[in-house]
Amino acid sequence: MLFHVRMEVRLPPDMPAEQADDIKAREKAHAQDLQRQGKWPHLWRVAGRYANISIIDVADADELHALLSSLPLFPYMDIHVTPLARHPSAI
Ligand SMILES: O=C(O)C[C@H]1C=CC(=O)O1
Repeated sequence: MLFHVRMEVRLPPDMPAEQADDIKAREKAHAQDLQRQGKWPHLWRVAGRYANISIIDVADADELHALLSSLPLFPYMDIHVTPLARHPSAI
């Protein structure tokens, strides 16, 4: 099942740079692992924002929640999810 997910990152302005760099490095490694597994087939930066638009390919909403909440940046992201169904005109 495909989900359209928008994630906006809001790190606390007073978070020490070393801690922020560590979270971002762990996030990158985890996101790339999920991409290699085929669970995160699209990851796009929203131009001009610390945000992304993603397509996540998982079995259901429970797996989506588990995936999103496993991200190191999860506590610092506003996340909006749109479940996708097949369009009847799509070829
Ligand atoms: O940078 C972001 O948009 C947040 C997050 C999503 C993937 C990743 O590596 O970081």
